[in-house]
Amino acid sequence: MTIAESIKVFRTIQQVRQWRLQCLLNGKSVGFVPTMGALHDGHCSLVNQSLKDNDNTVVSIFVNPSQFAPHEDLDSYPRTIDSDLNILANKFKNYTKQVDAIFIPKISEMYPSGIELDISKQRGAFVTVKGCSEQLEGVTRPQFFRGVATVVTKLLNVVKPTNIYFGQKDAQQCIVIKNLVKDLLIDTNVKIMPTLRETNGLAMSSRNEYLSPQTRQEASIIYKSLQTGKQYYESKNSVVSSKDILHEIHSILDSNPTFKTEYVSINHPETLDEIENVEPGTGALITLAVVAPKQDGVGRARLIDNIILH
Ligand SMILES: Nc1ncnc2c1ncn2[C@@H]1O[C@H](COP(=O)(O)OP(=O)(O)OP(=O)(O)O)[C@@H](O)[C@H]1O
Ligand SMILES: CC(C)(CO)[C@@H](O)C(=O)[O-]
Ligand code: BAL
Repeated sequence: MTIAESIKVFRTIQQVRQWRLQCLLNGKSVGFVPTMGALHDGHCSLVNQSLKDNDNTVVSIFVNPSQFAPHEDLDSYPRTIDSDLNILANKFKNYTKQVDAIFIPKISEMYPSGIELDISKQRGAFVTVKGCSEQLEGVTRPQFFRGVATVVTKLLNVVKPTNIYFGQKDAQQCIVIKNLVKDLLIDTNVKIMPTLRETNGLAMSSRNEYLSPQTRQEASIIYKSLQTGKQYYESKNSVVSSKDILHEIHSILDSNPTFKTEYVSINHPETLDEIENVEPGTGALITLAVVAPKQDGVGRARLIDNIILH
């Protein structure tokens, strides 16, 4: 299927491999943006950067089952494939380069031996690297980074991109992928792009679609709380205790009972170890996860965000 004259839609690994080989034979670089679809401007900023950096760009859309625990939102995760294809075909129409290919594999294509979602029963080829399970999101979602590392390894084996693009919004995912590429000696460059935000500061996310307009507006407190923590740290211009920064953050975050904090954590920016004090020069990564009621009244939406201290 072809959605625009120049954009190819691939469903099979073989199609992607043939296209990739042709790029190689033509001496063209390839940029790759892996996504789970429900595309928004955050995704488009990654695509935009790939178009600038590379001769060719491929985007994948695949809701990867192995990164969802059985109680998570795999079934309800937004799937908006027609609008995604439209965005990729039209958004970059007047740019000097366009998206060349979109890869939309079926689950059986990515998991030819089948897939068991219950982590305790999983056997076979799953990838774990440093950062997958020891800290933060890895503790709250033990299945998550193992699933991410596995599917990204598979995608890298298929696409073999010159450059691969991820968003800082998923800060720990970025660190896991960097460790993966380094430790498994994968020949690609990992590029991390800044978090795009809605006008009220809320980090753009496919899961924002779960929220009512009012909750989405009130969710501005998430980033506001992180900014408050950062401002407090910067105002001291010296070593600051994490406890004091957390106090500032919670004073904002806990002010609206609609949002329940799962965690706020201050960690070393590379090792992700929890730190008691933040030192200028080393800095820190502050990450948080909150849950808020979904618009449909059934279940809760989980939102994450982060800010870097220098
Ligand atoms: N606001 C954003 N700014 C920049 N990059 C983003 C943003 N949101 C997502 N991305 C990046 O886009 C890529 C694909 O992410 P994904 O398809 O899971 O979207 P998402 O909005 O993060 O969804 P979710 O709601 O599941 O967190 C990831 O590298 C992710 O970090
Ligand atoms: C990297 C990724 C596409 C793997 O499924 C996903 O975790 C995401 O969209 O952030
Ligand atoms: N961007 C992260 C995808 C997930 O939460 O599953």
